[in-house]
Amino acid sequence: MLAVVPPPVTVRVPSKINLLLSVGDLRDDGYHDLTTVFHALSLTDEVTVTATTGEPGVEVTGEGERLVPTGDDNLALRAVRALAEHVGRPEDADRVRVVIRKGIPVAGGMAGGSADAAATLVACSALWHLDLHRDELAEIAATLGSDVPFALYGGTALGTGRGERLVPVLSRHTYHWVLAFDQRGLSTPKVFGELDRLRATGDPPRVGAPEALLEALASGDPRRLALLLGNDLQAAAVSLRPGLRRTLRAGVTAGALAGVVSGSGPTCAFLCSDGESALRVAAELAGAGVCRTVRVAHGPVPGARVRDE
Ligand SMILES: C[C@@](CO)(OP(=O)(O)O)[C@H](O)COP(=O)(O)OP(=O)(O)OC[C@H]1O[C@@H](n2ccc(N)nc2=O)[C@H](O)[C@@H]1O
Ligand SMILES: Nc1ncnc2c1ncn2[C@@H]1O[C@H](COP(=O)(O)OP(=O)(O)O)[C@@H](O)[C@H]1O
Repeated sequence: MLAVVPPPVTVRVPSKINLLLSVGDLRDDGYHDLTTVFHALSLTDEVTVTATTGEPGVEVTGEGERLVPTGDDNLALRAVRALAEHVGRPEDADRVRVVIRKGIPVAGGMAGGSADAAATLVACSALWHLDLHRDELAEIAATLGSDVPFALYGGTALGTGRGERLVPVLSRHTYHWVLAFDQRGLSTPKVFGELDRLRATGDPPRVGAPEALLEALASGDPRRLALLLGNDLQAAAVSLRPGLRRTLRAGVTAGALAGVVSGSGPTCAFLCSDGESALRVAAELAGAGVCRTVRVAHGPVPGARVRDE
């Protein structure tokens, strides 16, 4: 009798920006305590997992494909292994082929690698008929990276701890964004390290508590929200990549309500008053010569979901 081969599973997963990112002091374990408001955007990656008796491993196409490692350190492959071990079937990890179609810039501060890990957890869970609750997947996700749990849930959420402890935030309004990708990525640990250095030698500005921003989100008024976007890592990202100052200015000159560096950067996110304004800002920013690529996106959107074929 022929063995039944399960059909491939494709999962679409959002990128994130941090509407607010407050960074505490360096902890003994090398991490920083964060208070952050994550916001999932319609700029996505897609991950397909296939059961294989042939070559396991990962293949990457699309945005920044050559920058993504394809060995055991690929976050999607780490997710396959972590899930297989969690359910006591470690040998299954060697029978999966992963294909990643990237739309999220690599090392861009938009959690693309984390998104691929979250998507892979959801995809393998479906491929292996595991029927795990999303909260159980989130526990595995947190072992893979601080940003991975958020990519499972999406929406808008308040993150604390390393960023892995999440509480959903009600946000009914859809916000429109323009994203400016830089020529090269920035390393997350280097940017945190630069912030520690700046704090040891001076007093870079610190963003406040999230309450006012959460109220602005509840009001649904992008103009109110624009006044409250903030990121403690921005000074560090700009210190390592001074050209970002020009990019941030150019977005506002082009008509955005406000701009902020996303996470550890270097991607800059510009909030616009509506979808039409975002298209105008994107066109003007693309012509300003301050970044490699411009994209429009909206948020919030849901987390990693199996795509209906
Ligand atoms: C800065 C943020 C903001 O959302 O996003 P990105 O810019 O990476 O997208 C995240 O905290 C990144 O999360 P993630 O990319 O999953 O980081 P991890 O793999 O957990 O950690 C990578 C390294 O970043 C530093 N790190 C990360 C998280 C944290 N709360 N404190 C830290 O100091 C540590 O040096 C750690 O070794
Ligand atoms: N599937 C993946 N996609 C992107 N980057 C990955 C992946 N797996 C591992 N990485 C590594 O993770 C690093 C951080 O990538 P990414 O998550 O895109 O950025 P950020 O942490 O700035 O949001 C990359 O430089 C790359 O070496």
